[in-house]
Amino acid sequence: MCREGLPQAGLLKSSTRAVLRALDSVVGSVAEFNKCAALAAEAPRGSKQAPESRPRSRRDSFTLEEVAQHSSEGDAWLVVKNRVYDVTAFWPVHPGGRVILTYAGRDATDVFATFHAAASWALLHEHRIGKLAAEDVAATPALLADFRDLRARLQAEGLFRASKAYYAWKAASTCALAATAVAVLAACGGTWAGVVASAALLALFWQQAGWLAHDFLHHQVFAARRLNNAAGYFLGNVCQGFSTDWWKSKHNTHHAAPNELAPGNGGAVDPDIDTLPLLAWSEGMLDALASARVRRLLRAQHYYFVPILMLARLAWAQQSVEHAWRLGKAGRGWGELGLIGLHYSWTAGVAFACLAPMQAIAYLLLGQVLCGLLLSIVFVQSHNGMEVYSGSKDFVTAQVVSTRDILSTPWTDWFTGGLNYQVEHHLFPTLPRHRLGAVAPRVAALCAQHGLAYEACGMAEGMRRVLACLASVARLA
Ligand code: HEM
Repeated sequence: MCREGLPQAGLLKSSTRAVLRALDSVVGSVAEFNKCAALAAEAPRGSKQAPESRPRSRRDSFTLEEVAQHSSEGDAWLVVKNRVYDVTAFWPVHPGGRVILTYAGRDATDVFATFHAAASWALLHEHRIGKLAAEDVAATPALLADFRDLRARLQAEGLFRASKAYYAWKAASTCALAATAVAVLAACGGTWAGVVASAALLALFWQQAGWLAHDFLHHQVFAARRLNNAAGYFLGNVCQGFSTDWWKSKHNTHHAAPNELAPGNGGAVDPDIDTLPLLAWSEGMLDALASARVRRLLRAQHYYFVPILMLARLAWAQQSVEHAWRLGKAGRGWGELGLIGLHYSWTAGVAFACLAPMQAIAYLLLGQVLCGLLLSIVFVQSHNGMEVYSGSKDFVTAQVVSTRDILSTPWTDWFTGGLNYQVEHHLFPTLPRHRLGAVAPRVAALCAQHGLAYEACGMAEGMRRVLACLASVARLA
């Protein structure tokens, strides 16, 4: 994890910087992201802050109960490593966005360690207002202490360093899928069998490119976060057609609060279960519903669930374009939209060059539908049907109770892009994909030691459990 700022060869460094500068000017949102990070980084140690951003309370120590009173946008405190921070003035310029508020009023030690580069730890002191009370420090749950110990051991063993050869192979084999899809289309002479085979290959390419973008955007691959982000923009926007900025804010919030509902019928904190009025994942979600018509609809949710998955990719594509458009309108640059435009240009270009217009449209739609299925079959098994909760749980418990592993085989490892090790991925999102299998027995042992149920099953069983959950909530509706 402590990989930022490692010495690099000067030539490589300056040419890399030139490429990134060029990319930054194209992608406005990357520049915005870096500007925020730089703003925070530039504040000298102990510098005077503007009055409105100066911590409003400076006392020696605070209890967790007191910290919990400061859990809103207008008054947000949190704890990291036994120190208390007031982030009320900081969160609007936080480079990671609003996700910081998911831990307002709580101990954010582990979620902070999960998301940040080593350099970001040095920025914390600007917001410090005191220490955590000694009785709360002494009461740190043994589960968290053992988890932190495990993280430190994985770091010491070098497991957070990625094999560049592995990722080069993944990138090459993923590109080969796209090349095969195009070759099949060009060779099929417009036969429907060829169109269907090529659309399936295209869908697989999008799916695998999606998993790769996911790895880069969790900073699993390079030490320099800007390089990971650059690869993410290429794989996410150009190859896959999704907005990276849209995906990051949604996905990082999901990681911070998997399967979490706001207390008191406040809706879903985790955007991945924000599926009402179409799907409800728990009785708690039903409680939030006033409409009898929606309840009637939900009684059939386990029947229309799979057909809905086919439309998933189209919905994400639409949300991405909308998000990128909003970024542009807000003055954050049109780069994201431009990169998505490149995606539609190359996909449409291939289809219309090889096929008659109606066939080309059918080909592109089929690719979208198949890819929606291929992506969502993996997503839904990772968390759906697992515990949906409201109110704060400690970081490790929240991740484990809401997450399911799919048993590893060469096929599931490849098909799911390593996300079959979902529990391990959620506990250590920056751990490279090819290390997850080695870490899984140690995570299972930690869970067993602390009486946490660690769920793992085959893909068919995973799907059965998702449908069983939907059916049981449908009965309650
Ligand atoms: C005072 C507390 C905090 C400070 C000073 C801070 C600072 C930063 C900085 C400088 C970055 C950009 C550099 C980097 O990626 O490390 C960042 C990114 C981020 N932060 Fe924070 N942060 C704080 C708290 C939090 C909390 C509590 C969460 C989650 C609940 C969070 C989630 C994130 C995320 C998701 C990113 C984006 C990482 C990415 O691009 O992959 N931060 N933060």
